[in-house]
Amino acid sequence: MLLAPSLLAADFLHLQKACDLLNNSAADWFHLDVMDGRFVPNISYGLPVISQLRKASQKIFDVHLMIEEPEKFASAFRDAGANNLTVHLEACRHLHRNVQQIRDLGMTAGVAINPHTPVELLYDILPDLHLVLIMSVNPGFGGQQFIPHTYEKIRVLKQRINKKGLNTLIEVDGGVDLDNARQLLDAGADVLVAGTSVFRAKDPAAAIAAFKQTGQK
Ligand SMILES: O=C(CO)[C@@H](O)[C@H](O)COP(=O)(O)O
Repeated sequence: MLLAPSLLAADFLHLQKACDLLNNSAADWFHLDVMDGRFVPNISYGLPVISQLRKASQKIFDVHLMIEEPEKFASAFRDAGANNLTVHLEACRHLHRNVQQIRDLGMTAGVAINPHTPVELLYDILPDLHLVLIMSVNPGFGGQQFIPHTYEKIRVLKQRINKKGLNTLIEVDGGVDLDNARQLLDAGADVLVAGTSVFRAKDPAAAIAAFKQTGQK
């Protein structure tokens, strides 16, 4: 199991501290949420913040674009330090072209789907993807409640991935915590994104360790 803490829940006044926490922990990836105020009703942070964070960590930067027309910014996010770039199916008119662009730029590609989007819409593009990000809340905000229908979506997608002999990762994002982590992994999740449950925990380092321990059981 891979753990990707979401910096959206970190203290933005002390991002260096958040980087140190993740660098000195068993967290696998940095999950970086970019919002444009159009695709989602919120604006987070963008390129300048990510390129500064890049100087503070060697870990994988898993950038989740919640933006319209992501093709306009793919190369800029690569230059800012993204290793994996995930775009939303709902934001892409030419999803295959967008995924190819990301791969041609030397990054791995992910596609995210909102809670109302069926996983079946991804079947044709699965072989091109490093990961599928299943949103378990409606995108735009941290701290929301996990949507239980997600378990079934993970199970169905995992079955398809296995049937086709692919190694596409399933990432789950939104309301993930230590209470649902085991069930998500049992359903077939490979990567857990956790914002509030890590950065707003009393002891974030202990929360990361507990997630990783859950992954080993
Ligand atoms: O993409 C998003 C929200 O749109 C997520 O990455 C959240 O940042 C996860 O936060 P928590 O639900 O874990 O607080």
